Amino acid sequence: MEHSTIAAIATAPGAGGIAVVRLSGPESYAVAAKVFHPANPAKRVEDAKGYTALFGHFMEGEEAFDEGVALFFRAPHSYTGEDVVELSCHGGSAVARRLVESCIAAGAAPAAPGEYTRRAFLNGKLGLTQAEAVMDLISADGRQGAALANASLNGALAKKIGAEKDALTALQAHLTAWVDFPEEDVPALEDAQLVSTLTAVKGELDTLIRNYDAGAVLREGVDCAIVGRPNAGKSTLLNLLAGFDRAIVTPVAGTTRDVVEQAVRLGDIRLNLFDTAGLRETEDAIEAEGIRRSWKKLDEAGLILAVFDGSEPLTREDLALAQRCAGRPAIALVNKEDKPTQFDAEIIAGDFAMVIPVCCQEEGSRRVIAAAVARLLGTNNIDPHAASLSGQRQLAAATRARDAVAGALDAVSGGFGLDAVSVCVDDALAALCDLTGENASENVINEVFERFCVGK
Ligand SMILES: Nc1nc2c(c(=O)[nH]1)N(C=O)[C@@H](CNc1ccc(C(=O)N[C@@H](CCC(=O)O)C(=O)O)cc1)CN2
Ligand SMILES: Nc1nc2c(ncn2[C@@H]2O[C@H](COP(=O)(O)OP(=O)(O)OP(=O)(O)O)[C@@H](O)[C@H]2O)c(=O)[nH]1
Ligand SMILES: [Mg+2]
Repeated sequence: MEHSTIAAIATAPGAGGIAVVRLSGPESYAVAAKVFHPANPAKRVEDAKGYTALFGHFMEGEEAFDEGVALFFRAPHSYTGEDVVELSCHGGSAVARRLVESCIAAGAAPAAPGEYTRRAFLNGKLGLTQAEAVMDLISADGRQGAALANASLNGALAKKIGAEKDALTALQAHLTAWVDFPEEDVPALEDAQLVSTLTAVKGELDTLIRNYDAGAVLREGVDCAIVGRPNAGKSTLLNLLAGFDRAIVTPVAGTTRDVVEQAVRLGDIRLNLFDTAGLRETEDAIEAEGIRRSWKKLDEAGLILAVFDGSEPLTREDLALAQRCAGRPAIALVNKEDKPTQFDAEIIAGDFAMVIPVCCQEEGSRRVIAAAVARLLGTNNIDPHAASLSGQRQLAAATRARDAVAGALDAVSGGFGLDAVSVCVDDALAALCDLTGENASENVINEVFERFCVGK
């Protein structure tokens, strides 16, 4: 249990209708009484019941500098599980900052990043995966990403991991009894039963791990490089996806020299688009530098849209590009579908996950491209209400658990004996406990809350 009382602005910085300063800790009511005077002289802050509000004035010493509302929560019925008072003042940073300063003068300590949610976790209000979901929810900018975070906040992941842990714990109890007391009358586990439990647990973990990348795309978006030879229609594609004239388009080959960035929302996914200089051999030093940057973007991107000019025969540059895309998350867009086709798409098909004819001058192609991107990145298969893993920490723990269960299965099929199986199941259980944050070390907890902002 923390003994300090903390204060911070809970709302986003900048101009806004209302700003909220939040107090949490045993002295919240005492601090609030100094900085907030109820307008009704019959009311006292110290007597306010939980889930009630009072109107009044915010004070610095004897000076009232704003009017506003105080909202009261009584431990343990609050976000943090401690006494909490929320002070709503007028928006804009100046008033809210002055209010925090008054709270600190009245005895509160400035809150560290994530400290409210850390206290909620330490007081048992939230599990570790739920605390992480709070962070994801705050930073989500799309409906689907926010839905995934909300499912985790509601405990979807914690519940799923709990169920797998229960299955392994039951198995382990049986294994331990059998290993420790072989002479007693513990019925030996049938291999078939052992294998079916382990296989089921492994299957659930495999699904979570398989969906990780798609979930990350929904939560965080993806960097997308638009590449291809000059005049293929890359900038036209950028403008189509952006919905406005972002980049210069001309019939001159070599129009785009520098990388042009634009974030767009395509269906459920935020794409950070990078339109690049057309790829070709050149003597021009400026263009050459642009092309070097094009290749670099291609190598770094989480998604590649390779644009080909379908109205012309395939060239050496096209082939070089296709080869560079092999094994990458890349879609070939064969552009200028409105003109007679000269392009032999068969030759590059093997290097791409998909080859799609489009006309980047036509709005209809946007939908076709959106569907292809969702299919390639797997976001169309994600159930936003289902359990999902978020962040490297969760992924690493789930992978360790899955590998340990796979090890247990190998031990069974290799006939290594039940104690070998038991060791693997122990490892799997430890990894699942790490994932949910039971027995989480100070380091792990610090790592999780470091990513938070002040006031959360
Ligand atoms: N004004 C305000 N709005 C907010 C928050 C907040 O801290 N303050 N939250 C901050 O992120 C989120 C909501 N989180 C909250 C979680 C629990 C409790 C709470 O009072 N829990 C009690 C009562 C539960 C019940 O009645 O069933 C409890 O846990 O005992 C409040 C807010 C979003 N909206
Ligand atoms: N007919 C037809 N013309 C297109 C289509 N898409 C683009 N164009 C034309 O192709 C030319 C080149 O388009 P851009 O978008 O500038 O091509 P780019 O790939 O960005 O070219 P660089 O910046 O030079 O590398 C322009 O004249 C476009 O109007 C299409 O689908 N059909
Ligand atoms: Mg261009």
